[in-house]
Amino acid sequence: MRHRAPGDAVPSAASHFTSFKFKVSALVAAMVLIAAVGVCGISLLIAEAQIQRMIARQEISALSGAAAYLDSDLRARQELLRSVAEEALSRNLGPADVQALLESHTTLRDGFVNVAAFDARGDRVASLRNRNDKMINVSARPYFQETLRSRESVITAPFRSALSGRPVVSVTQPLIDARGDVYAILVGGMDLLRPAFAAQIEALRTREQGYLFIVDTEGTVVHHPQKDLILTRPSADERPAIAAAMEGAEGWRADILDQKEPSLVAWKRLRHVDWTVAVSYPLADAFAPMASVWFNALGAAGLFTVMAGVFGWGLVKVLMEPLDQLQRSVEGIDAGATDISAFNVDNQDEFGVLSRALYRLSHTRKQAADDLHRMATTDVLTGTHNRRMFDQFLPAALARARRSGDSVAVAFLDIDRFKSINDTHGHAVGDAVLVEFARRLQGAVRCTDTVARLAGDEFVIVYEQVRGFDEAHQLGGKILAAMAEPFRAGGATLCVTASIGISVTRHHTSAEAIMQSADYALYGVKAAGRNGYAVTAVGAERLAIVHANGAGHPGPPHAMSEPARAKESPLQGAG
Ligand SMILES: Nc1nc2c(ncn2[C@@H]2O[C@H](COP(=O)(O)OP(=O)(O)OP(=O)(O)O)[C@@H](O)[C@H]2O)c(=O)[nH]1
Repeated sequence: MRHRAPGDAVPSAASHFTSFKFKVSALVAAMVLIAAVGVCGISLLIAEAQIQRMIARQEISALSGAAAYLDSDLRARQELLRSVAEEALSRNLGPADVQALLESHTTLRDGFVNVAAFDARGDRVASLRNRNDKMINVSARPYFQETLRSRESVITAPFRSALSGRPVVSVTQPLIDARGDVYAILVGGMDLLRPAFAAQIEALRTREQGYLFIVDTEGTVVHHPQKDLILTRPSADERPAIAAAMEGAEGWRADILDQKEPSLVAWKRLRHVDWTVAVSYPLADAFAPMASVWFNALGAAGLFTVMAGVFGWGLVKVLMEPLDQLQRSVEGIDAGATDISAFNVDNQDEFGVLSRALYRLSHTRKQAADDLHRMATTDVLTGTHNRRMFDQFLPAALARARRSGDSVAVAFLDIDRFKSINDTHGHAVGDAVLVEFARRLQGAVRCTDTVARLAGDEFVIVYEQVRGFDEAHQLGGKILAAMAEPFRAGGATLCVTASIGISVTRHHTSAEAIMQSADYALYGVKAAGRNGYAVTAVGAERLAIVHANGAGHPGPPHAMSEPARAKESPLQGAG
């Protein structure tokens, strides 16, 4: 947390993006987003896995059908050749009759691209397609040897035909004579590139996307949409889909990168021949419908997030209202407001606790500030204002008078022969006299007038809204009357008198001018024998000095020298 320097301005309101409300709302929105995306994501991933399994099951079931079809198709072709062999046996034919036999079976042309016959030495003795086909010998071919040895029909591995030069798979059938000897072997070839064969296999597909292929257990490609792969044995790196199809009799995998495209590969081995029919299906196509589901789910998550953010903002705004209130109060106090009662709330929540703690803090702070202010502006001994306060107050009072057109009077007081009180009765008695003197002064003025002790035994009174000299005379008389009673201090009874110089303002009077004028009047009273007052105006040349009536006074040290009387003194005389 960054701490503000004491001089930093208090921001009026937190910026939207750094405010606590924004942070909480953003947090709520983020949590909703994470939750929504998390729930949607997990659900959709589970759904995708289930769809994947479903597609795989569908593919395997379709492949089972295709495998069964291919099995029966190959068996039918074997049956076709077997029926020819049975006819040859029943008619007791020999190698020389085979060409005619083949040509008499027109259905052979439907089942095979060509049917050739080879004698027991492997030499071609007949060919359905063209009896003048080149002479070849197949005695070294495994299928020939296998058929000769087993005396059974064999379906060969794919190989390149010596006759046509094209990739073929052949079905063999031994021709056995009445003695039980194999005198020839029929070899029916199926051209793997022949459009009819490819169309027949492609018809087994259940989906438009992806492709179907056939591979034998050795890894030799029997059928593939990419024709140049037929008869090849691609490596697992080159063709992972083909390698996957050789992993067992039946299965599926969804982690195959076929031609750089994530694909699902499913396969099923045939029963009758060592072939595996397989399908490769791009996952992107498989999950194409899921894309819109994802889009809708993420859109819904986004909508929920916005709604949560707005709702969170509103909720936090309501919940944070007490804190806003607190902030406004603190800002108000920072701007100078003194009413701290707004902090004293009844809420029992954390805001209430914080608010009341602030209330206590502000209260203590206010008391300390008040004490400091009082100490700075109050005379410690007498409790009246001090010189500092007076220096601030007088110019302000004069400014007010200037604005209102009223007059201000300043009375400058000095206790007569105070030094001798100190000297005679001690400092403590002198202090007590000062305190009592101040008390009587306060009692002799209106509450709107201001009494201050300037220093030692010097006091000053500021009277506002004075109507003229007559009133100034009344004020002076009131002070003298207030001091007429003897002072009781420290067991002594003293007659304390004071000399008072009162000056009344005229327009645009400065504080210095009126103080000089009052001081001048005071000096005049002192010079004229003390225990009296003189009234003058700023810039006036004459003093009206009035002495207190000495009757009833206890006598020295401040006994009046003559009865109170008004005496006009020329200013220069007073000086
Ligand atoms: N007890 C007491 N005496 C103080 C205090 N401050 C100043 N004094 C004394 O007050 C006396 C003021 O005397 P002055 O005003 O100069 O003279 P004065 O004796 O009053 O004579 P005049 O003013 O001419 O009548 C001095 O002796 C100061 O030491 C205070 O706080 N307490």
